[in-house]
Amino acid sequence: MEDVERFLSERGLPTGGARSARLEHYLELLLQFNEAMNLIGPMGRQEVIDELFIDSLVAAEARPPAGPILDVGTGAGLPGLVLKIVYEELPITLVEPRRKRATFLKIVTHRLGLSHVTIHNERIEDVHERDFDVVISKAFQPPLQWLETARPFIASQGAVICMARKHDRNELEAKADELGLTLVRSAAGAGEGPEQRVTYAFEVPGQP
Ligand SMILES: C[S@@+](CC[C@H](N)C(=O)[O-])C[C@H]1O[C@@H](n2cnc3c(N)ncnc32)[C@H](O)[C@@H]1O
Repeated sequence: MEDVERFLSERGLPTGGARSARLEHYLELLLQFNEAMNLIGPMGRQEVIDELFIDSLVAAEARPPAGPILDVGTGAGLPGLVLKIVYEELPITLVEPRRKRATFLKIVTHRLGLSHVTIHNERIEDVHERDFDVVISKAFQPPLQWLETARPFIASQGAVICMARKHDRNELEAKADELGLTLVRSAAGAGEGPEQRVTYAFEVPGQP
C-alpha cells in the first residue's frame, strides 16, 4: 500500500493507523471473491491499487469528507469502502441493489471490523435518509443525471461529488446552477487531454 500512503501524505489526507492493513485486507477479499462474484472484472493487484483505490481517493482530495458519506451504486464498495477505511471515524451508507454485491459488502465490513457502516440492499429510489456531508458514486449514472439524483441527499453544507471527465466541466456547471449548486473544487485523476478523469465537488453557494 506504499502508493496509497504516498498519495495520501502528499495531499495532507489521513494516513497511518490501521489504514494500510485494512486496505490490504480489502484488496485480498476483492481478488478472492472476484472470480465467483464478478465484482470488478479481470484485474490484478496493482490495477486495483491504481485504478480503484487511488481513483477513489481523488474524491477526498476534491472535497475531504467531514460527516456522513453516501455512496450510491457502490458495487463491491467503490469508492465508499476505500473512503471509509481512510476516514474510519465517519459513518457511511452504501447503496447496492444486487444481492451478491451487498453480501460481499457485509463480509468486508465484518472482516475488517468497520463500524458505522449501513448497507442498503435496494435502489437509491427507495432510500429515504437525507443530510449527508458527501454524496458520491462511481460509474453509476451519466454525470448530469448523477447531479440530479444526488442533490436531494446532501445536507445544507454538504457536497455532491461527481467523477467525470475534463470535457464535462461546462455542462456540469450549467446543470449545477439549475440545481442551486456551485463547483467548489476539482481534482485531476488519470488520463490526459479532454478525456482526463476529473472529480468535481459541488456545494450550495454561500455556506460558511
Ligand atoms: C457499473 S457498477 C459500478 C460499481 C462501483 N461503483 C464501481 O465503480 O466499481 C454500477 C452499480 O450500480 C448499481 N445500481 C444500478 N441501479 C441502481 C439504483 N437504482 N440504485 C443504486 N444502485 C444501482 C448496480 O447494481 C451496480 O453495482
